[in-house]
Amino acid sequence: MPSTNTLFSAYTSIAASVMLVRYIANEFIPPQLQSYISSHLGHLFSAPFSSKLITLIIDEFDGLVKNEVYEASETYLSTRITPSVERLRVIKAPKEKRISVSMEKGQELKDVYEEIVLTWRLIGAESQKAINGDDPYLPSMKTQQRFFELTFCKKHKDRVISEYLPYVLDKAKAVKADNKVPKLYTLGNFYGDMSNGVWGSINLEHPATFDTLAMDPEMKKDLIDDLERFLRRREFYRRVGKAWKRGYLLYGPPGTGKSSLIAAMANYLKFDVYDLELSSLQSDAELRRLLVATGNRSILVIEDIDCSADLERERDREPTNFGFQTQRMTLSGLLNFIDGLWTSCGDERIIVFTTNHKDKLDPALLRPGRMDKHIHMSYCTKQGFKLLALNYLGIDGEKQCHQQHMHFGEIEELIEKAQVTPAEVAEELMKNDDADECLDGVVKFLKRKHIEADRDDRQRARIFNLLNY
Ligand SMILES: Nc1ncnc2c1ncn2[C@@H]1O[C@H](COP(=O)(O)OP(=O)(O)OP(=O)(O)O)[C@@H](O)[C@H]1O
Ligand SMILES: [Mg+2]
Repeated sequence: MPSTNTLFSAYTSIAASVMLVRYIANEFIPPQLQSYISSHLGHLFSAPFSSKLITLIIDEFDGLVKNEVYEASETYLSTRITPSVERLRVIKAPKEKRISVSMEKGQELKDVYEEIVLTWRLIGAESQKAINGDDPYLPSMKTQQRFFELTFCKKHKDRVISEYLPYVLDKAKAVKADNKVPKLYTLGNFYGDMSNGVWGSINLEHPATFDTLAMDPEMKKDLIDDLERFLRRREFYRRVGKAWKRGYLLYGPPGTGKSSLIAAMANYLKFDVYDLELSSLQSDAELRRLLVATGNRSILVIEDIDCSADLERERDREPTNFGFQTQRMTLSGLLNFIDGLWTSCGDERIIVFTTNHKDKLDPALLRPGRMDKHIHMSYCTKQGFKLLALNYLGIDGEKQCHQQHMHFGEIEELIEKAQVTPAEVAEELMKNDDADECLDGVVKFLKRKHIEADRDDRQRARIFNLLNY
């Protein structure tokens, strides 16, 4: 039987050796390798490494609510898949554009953030849960619990929580925004029932983009810069205490691209569009309810605002059953919402009003500060025509054959004076498969318009003369 002394000295020498191994391991093995060894041989060597490592658990659900960090991690990691991952999940939701690839349970992935090495592991556990309370005699069902384990060196704990995880959230948001198909919300359910006063949505499949839109190039660039600045300025709006919203008034004759511009903005920003038909609203209360139900990163569109305003005045005159009006939609109500409730609830909101007659609008809508930008969509210009010819016929304005060159010359001479809309020109450009025939059609159309314009001018002059003499 060994003496107590012998046992004690054996223990101290083993303890000293363990400490030496721990010291060497901690000092000389890089954290990445430590994490690897720890994950594979953890049960043998857990003490030296795990004392330096920490694991965060990111559950899929917090009670019944989805954990945003879990969702973001899943999205983020799908962009970080390396060849070392052996099993992947492949998913495509009906409304998404792309196939998404994500980690399968039990798989592990390494990520490096600045100098911090992180190991992600997706764990799936099945648990047996009583359907009704904890009574073991009641029937139970299997539920899947999924969570991520995020392991890294303990000394980075604060940075991982305050920098890395917010970085993962931001990256995931960007990936989602990129994948997103904007939606078009209108009142009713798209099956003709417009009376139920709720938003119904379909995918916004309007093909308009800034590239296909004929408008003054400087104005276009200015608008894109304005939108970009708006997106970047979350902190700025917070700092100055302003609601993070932007308002645009688009005005111009029918067919000059106001609705197309809204679609181009939505496609560019990947924002949903809420198309609000004021004439179908019954009261301020309904307007309030609908505005509150709109989502963030969205564009609220109120088309033909001049007609809506007229309609309200009509309604103002209508007597009600009781001789006074209790539930009325007023323009002032609308304006108050824009300045008040709508702006204070939610983030990244854009509102767009359109009108064919800016001059008919209530001055309250035009006063400085109400709408941030007024954008004039004009008749088709020479440059606008070149863009349409490129889009519709594939003809580059700078490189045409002789005949096309002649047509272009004629068209450019006629187009601005003829006051035709891009919609009219687009229609001519779609009439024939043959590009030259189309251009010929545009020339004839512009000449016709000129003759009409001259006739109108002469008529106006005659009336003017009659009135003066
Ligand atoms: N500036 C433009 N650039 C390219 N295409 C245009 C432009 N304007 C109009 N179009 C074409 O004409 C069609 C009708 O245009 P759009 O509905 O955008 O005009 P609008 O200004 O909204 O008219 P309205 O005042 O009648 O609502 C578009 O689908 C598009 O094909
Ligand atoms: Mg329109």
